[in-house]
Amino acid sequence: MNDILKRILDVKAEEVAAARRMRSESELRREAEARQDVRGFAAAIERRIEGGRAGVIAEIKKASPSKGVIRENFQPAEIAVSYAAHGAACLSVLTDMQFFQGSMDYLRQARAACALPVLRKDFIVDTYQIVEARARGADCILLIVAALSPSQLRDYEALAMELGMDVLVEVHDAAELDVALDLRTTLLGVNNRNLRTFETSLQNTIDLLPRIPEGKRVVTESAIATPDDVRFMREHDVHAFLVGEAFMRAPDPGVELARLFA
Ligand SMILES: O=C(O)c1ccccc1NCC(=O)[C@H](O)[C@H](O)COP(=O)(O)O
Repeated sequence: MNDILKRILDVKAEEVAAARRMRSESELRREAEARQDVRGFAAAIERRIEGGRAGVIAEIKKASPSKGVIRENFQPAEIAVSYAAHGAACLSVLTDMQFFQGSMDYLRQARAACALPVLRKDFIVDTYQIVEARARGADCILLIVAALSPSQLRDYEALAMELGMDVLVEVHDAAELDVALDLRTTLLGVNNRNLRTFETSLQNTIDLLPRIPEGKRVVTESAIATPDDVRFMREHDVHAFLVGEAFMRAPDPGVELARLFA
């Protein structure tokens, strides 16, 4: 496992242990189960695509390990409103604090400001984070194949679905894809960023396409920056996108979304 991912996962394990000391998982689970407000994440993407548009998961992130601080003036609620007004299907909110300067409160603020379904974008290593995601309002979680064993992936997917959430499973290469294809979720993210080197290549999504069966919704993730990038993907029949940095660097992120996906 590469260094940055390993460092992130080590910190996650410590964070979960600390959170458990503050609040038990069973208490959090009661809170998660009491919520009756799940917004359909995968369904929102499908509706856009059925309407002939791209299904855009618009990300809210202040910083990242590869780029440092991306957006100084960071107002999650304002950004969410702008994304919703300019055609996003869903939101992705970074909740990792140490490496992305995110927070669960940013997720709460963004979701409260609009009607879009929200992905908790974090590094899930424990059931606690899944229960916490729903208790705090998330509609979808991310499961990264490089970070979890096949049995963890299956168990965590089952728990998320039991709580009513959708699951975006993320892969970077063919070996990870084989593991991901054993899951039930239709949402299959292909990360164009190599987390070992931080290099990005849109060709990564294209190269994996022949191995992906019908019935999976491919979400191309990372390094989508121009209308040409969007056109390139759509020409290859990839219609779902997860975009962060390109929007976050723009004065108005939603306006940039509309420009890229016009
Ligand atoms: O972005 C990073 O530096 C990074 C480093 C280590 C693990 C994950 C990382 N990024 C998370 C993401 O997947 C992106 O935020 C997401 O795909 C959007 O990418 P972009 O449009 O390039 O901001």
